[in-house]
Amino acid sequence: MAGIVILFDFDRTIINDDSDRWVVVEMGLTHLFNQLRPTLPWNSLMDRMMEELHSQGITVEGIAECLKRVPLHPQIIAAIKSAHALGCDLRIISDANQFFIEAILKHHGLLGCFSEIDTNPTFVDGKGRLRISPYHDLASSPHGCNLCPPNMCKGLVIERTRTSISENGKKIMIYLGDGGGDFCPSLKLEKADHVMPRKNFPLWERIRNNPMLIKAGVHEWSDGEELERILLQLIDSMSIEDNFKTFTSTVS
Ligand SMILES: Cc1ncc(C[n+]2csc(CCOP(=O)(O)O)c2C)c(N)n1
Ligand SMILES: [Mg+2]
Repeated sequence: MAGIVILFDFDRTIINDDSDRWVVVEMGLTHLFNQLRPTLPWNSLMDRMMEELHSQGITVEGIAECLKRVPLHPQIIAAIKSAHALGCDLRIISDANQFFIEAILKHHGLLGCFSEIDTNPTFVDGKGRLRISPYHDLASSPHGCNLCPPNMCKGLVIERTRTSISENGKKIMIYLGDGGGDFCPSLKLEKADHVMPRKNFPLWERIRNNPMLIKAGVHEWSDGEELERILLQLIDSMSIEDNFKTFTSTVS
């Protein structure tokens, strides 16, 4: 299905955990994290946590090993592989970070299924320390959206994605997410698009309280089984519609 673009949030959508939290807890940094939380913006705080791990002699490979232990629901793996095999364009828009996301996806053989990952960028410096920066430069280009955290407006990412993908014809978007940061991009979806909010999570609550603001079709899901079933049904119904259009345009 060349015309379908599927945009996944990462934490509590693709994985059932929060990747930042996972590393902080597993690496025994909870106390330091809580102590510094009121003093630093989120990305700086995570960058500081990586400095702490580096000073303890923990390498980036050690951090990757920790991330490999994050469980991934088998039906979510299946859903991603099926959607990719059906020719959909899969992307991630996440307020986690590039290194954590790539380490987890690589471990499960899923990284190649995604054409793009928009998230907070990372690099390994000359000393072998993992550095994490905000997606939007807070000082030089504030995004000005009051729905989103300062480091990332996912709505802006959706708008950019829409512009770049529409060059080769009309595309339909399916957006899957759970968090408050997924509300702004949901507002940017159009009538032909679909949003899949995770039931009883903040995005679902916000949509339920403001249904008139959402133009896209809304389809809730709770767990990996439901995500797979609903997503594949949506893709299936769109390909039937697409075949019908091709059929009617050929016979008319
Ligand atoms: C004020 C403030 N509080 C917390 C955060 C961090 N944060 C928010 S949601 C989330 C999960 C990200 O993954 P996903 O988008 O994949 O669900 C994270 C790490 C922030 N940037 N600003
Ligand atoms: Mg999330």
